[in-house]
Amino acid sequence: MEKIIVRGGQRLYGTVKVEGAKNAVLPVIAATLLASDGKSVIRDVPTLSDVYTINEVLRNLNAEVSFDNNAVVVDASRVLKEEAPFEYVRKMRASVLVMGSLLARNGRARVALPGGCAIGSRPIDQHLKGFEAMGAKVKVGNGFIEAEVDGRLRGAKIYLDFPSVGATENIMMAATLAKGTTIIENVAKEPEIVDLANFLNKMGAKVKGAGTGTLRIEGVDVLFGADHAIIPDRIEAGTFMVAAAITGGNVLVKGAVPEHISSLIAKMEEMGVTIIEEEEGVRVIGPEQLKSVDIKTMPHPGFPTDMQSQMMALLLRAEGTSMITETVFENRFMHVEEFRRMNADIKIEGRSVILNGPSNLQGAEVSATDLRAAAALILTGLVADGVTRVTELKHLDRGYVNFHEKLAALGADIERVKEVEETIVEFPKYVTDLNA
Ligand SMILES: CC(=O)N[C@H]1[C@@H](OP(=O)(O)OP(=O)(O)OC[C@H]2O[C@@H](n3ccc(=O)[nH]c3=O)[C@H](O)[C@@H]2O)O[C@H](CO)[C@@H](O)[C@@H]1O
Ligand SMILES: C=C(OP(=O)(O)O)C(=O)O
Repeated sequence: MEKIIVRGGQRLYGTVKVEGAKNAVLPVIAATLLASDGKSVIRDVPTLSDVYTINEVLRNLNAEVSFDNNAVVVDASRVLKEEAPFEYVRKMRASVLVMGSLLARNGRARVALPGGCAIGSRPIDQHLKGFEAMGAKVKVGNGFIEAEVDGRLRGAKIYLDFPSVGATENIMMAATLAKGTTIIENVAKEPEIVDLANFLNKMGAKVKGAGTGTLRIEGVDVLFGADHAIIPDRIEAGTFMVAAAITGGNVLVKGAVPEHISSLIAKMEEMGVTIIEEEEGVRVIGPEQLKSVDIKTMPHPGFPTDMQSQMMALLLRAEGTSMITETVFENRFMHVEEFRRMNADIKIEGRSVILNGPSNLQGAEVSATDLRAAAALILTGLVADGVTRVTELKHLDRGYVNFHEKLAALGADIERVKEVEETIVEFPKYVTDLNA
């Protein structure tokens, strides 16, 4: 089993560079399927397990995909297959993002139902509602969702009940090749939505309004491969900002875009952290004593749910009582029990968590319950007394490239090891007698 071992107590200093954003690259790679002519070149792609998974999904659909030197090249000009099997969707829910492109290109898509996961039930009803409004017939059965349209999808007016990131992306991709104009209201405004729209427009699509609450997409007849560099990962940036703040260090997070993380910057400043916008990124200087604050996760530009567990780690070290309310996912507090194993004074009350700080954190063996929890537990290990061992690193590898190496370069005492399982063999009594 692989573990990350952290010995707490080191302040972090130096510069760390953020990778391209996982949550931008996955929909962009799914969108390359829309190009029936020419290759797409996607640059600044992080070497994450999720990227390898989406590449496999595309290969399985008959696209030609290569991934070298942080560039993914996709040729989707061949006739595509239409099924994304469960083995991929189980590994990574974002596999459902190929549905909009396939439906638009092929008039048919069959994608395994994603099921729930550690952070909530995560239905995709809003994605399907959009496809149906554009004329698709959607059927769910035998663990699959099948969507089919007679001829071409048609432009439609769609209102999302919640500004879902995935639904906005999937419907936007489908609408690019529809006949007529699609208007989607109450859409997500995340920077990753803007990045996807920019890529689609480079492919020849006509998408307007990305970053606002309403998208207007004029359908075109054909899309072409395009060249695109992915935006920096605001969640990876935020995670290193917390690493600097929690250790009372001084770190330049190179590539962090302040406008993408304004809610995080505001909350960290309220906690007494010094944040300086520099030409190359954002510098974070941790104070001697952090102050408590309340946080509520919300769709962008509200506080991102993907930074909730890392901020929980930071608030464990703050003086006073803090409250974190999770409004985006109904079950994103699995890490609380793991923090308790590290002696955190923390309790769940409905959709909120109450923290009394500063907790006297102690190293322990803890298990990553999801991707951001993995990072948060490692951050906590940086300031805990003694040794913290974090397991279930498959979650971490979905979203962070060389996380422990980047922290070590900033001065953390951290290593990643492969430990051989210790098996306790009980010998029968006569064997012990023979050895006596
Ligand atoms: C690959 C990717 O980009 N993942 C991000 C994306 O996930 P994802 O796109 O899955 O997140 P959504 O914005 O769709 O989900 C937000 C909430 O809406 C609900 N919902 C969503 C769709 C739907 O059809 N019906 C429905 O009820 C979900 O269960 C959840 O409670 O946005 C989340 C919210 O910022 C982030 O935490 C994820 O990191
Ligand atoms: C929840 C996340 O990702 P996904 O939607 O891919 O599970 C995340 O990036 O924190």
